[in-house]
Amino acid sequence: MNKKLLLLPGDGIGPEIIAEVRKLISWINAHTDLTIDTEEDFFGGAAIDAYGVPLRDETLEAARKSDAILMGAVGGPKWDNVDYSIRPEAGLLKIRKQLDLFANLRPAIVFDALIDASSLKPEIVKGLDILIVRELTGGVYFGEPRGIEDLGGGERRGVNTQVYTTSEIRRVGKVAFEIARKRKGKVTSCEKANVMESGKLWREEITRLHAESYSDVTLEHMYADNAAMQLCRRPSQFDVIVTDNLFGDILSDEAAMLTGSLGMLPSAALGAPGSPGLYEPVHGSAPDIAGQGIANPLATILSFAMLLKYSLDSVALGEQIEAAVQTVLAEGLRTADIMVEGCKKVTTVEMGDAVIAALKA
Ligand SMILES: NC(=O)c1ccc[n+]([C@@H]2O[C@H](COP(=O)([O-])OP(=O)(O)OC[C@H]3O[C@@H](n4cnc5c(N)ncnc54)[C@H](O)[C@@H]3O)[C@@H](O)[C@H]2O)c1
Ligand SMILES: CC(C)[C@H](C(=O)O)[C@@H](O)C(=O)O
Ligand SMILES: [Mg+2]
Repeated sequence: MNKKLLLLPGDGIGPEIIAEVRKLISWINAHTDLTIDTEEDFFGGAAIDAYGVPLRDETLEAARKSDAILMGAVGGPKWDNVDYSIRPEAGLLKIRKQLDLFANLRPAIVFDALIDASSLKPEIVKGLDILIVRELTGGVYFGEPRGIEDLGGGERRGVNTQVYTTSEIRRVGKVAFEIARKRKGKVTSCEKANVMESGKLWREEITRLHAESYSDVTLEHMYADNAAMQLCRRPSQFDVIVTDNLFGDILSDEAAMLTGSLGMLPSAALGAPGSPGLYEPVHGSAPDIAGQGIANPLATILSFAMLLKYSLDSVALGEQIEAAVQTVLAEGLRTADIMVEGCKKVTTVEMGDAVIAALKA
């Protein structure tokens, strides 16, 4: 079976962590029936430097022709002062929007071996397995009007608009309910219906969808600020969380820390069936550690495992990689971000090599 994968390493630690996945691809091509043909391009700040824009039309076209896309991360101080419309992050928002990747799955799983790396007490996070379903192509990230207006006399006004429609809410709600059916059967829908009309609509539409088609799933509504608190207080009360673009961004970074490190959290951005999925670690380009060879590649490796499962029809292979990650953690190998006493500190490359070795074993 031949599949096409577009690699977009991006900026900062992006190229370092994608290099570890390239090794896995070579292993797969040499040892399994699956052949992954890769194409690669600049993206984000690297594309601004090379082409003057964060995402070229040619890259978008290559993405459309692929079975899946794997991204490292974009952004960094070098491009912090360019116009919003051509910032590295604008390239990421554009590819999500253009491919209509409206459902962002961000699982937060606490591996037993990493329980001491979490900033919460072991008894609170042990066995934790939650999934945040973040709406990814609407809300305040894309609402109009937006911009910075000059009001004169030294006064300016920054404007962003939170907008959601019935169909945008329902399609991501469906994804959350369908997944919950295959998990523990519970969906917590988070918004701020107490202060925002878009939140009120969100709650009403999710409630209606639930009553129409998913009454076998338990539905709970929770204000997003309370959800942020409950994630630290008693995260095990959650199964699937469905929420908007901005709250999902924030809650998923928070959930990452339950697992020990942002360097552990993978994600999948999915659209209509048959369209290519975009897979990326939840973390950013980590400019503070870029170029030092110490970044944790596991979020990216786990994103690649999701990619195999959801976009390349290779569930068993994806699970094999997830098992290999568990093995290296159980062996006590740790990059700096998840290092605890008594474990062996390894570099990005050593961690990638260990995952390959665990696959071979
Ligand atoms: N999907 C993306 O491409 C994405 C996501 C978030 C942020 N960003 C961008 O990245 C840049 C930096 O943002 P930030 O500093 O707020 O967030 P960040 O996620 O890059 O870093 C936050 C902290 O986590 C650490 N960290 C992140 N990933 C790690 C890994 N794999 N291993 C070890 N430590 C890791 C960093 O060293 C840093 O201390 C910004 O330009 C931002 O816009 C991009
Ligand atoms: C880089 C940025 C545009 C992005 C977001 O806000 O969606 C990031 O924080 C993420 O979580 O993927
Ligand atoms: Mg984020």
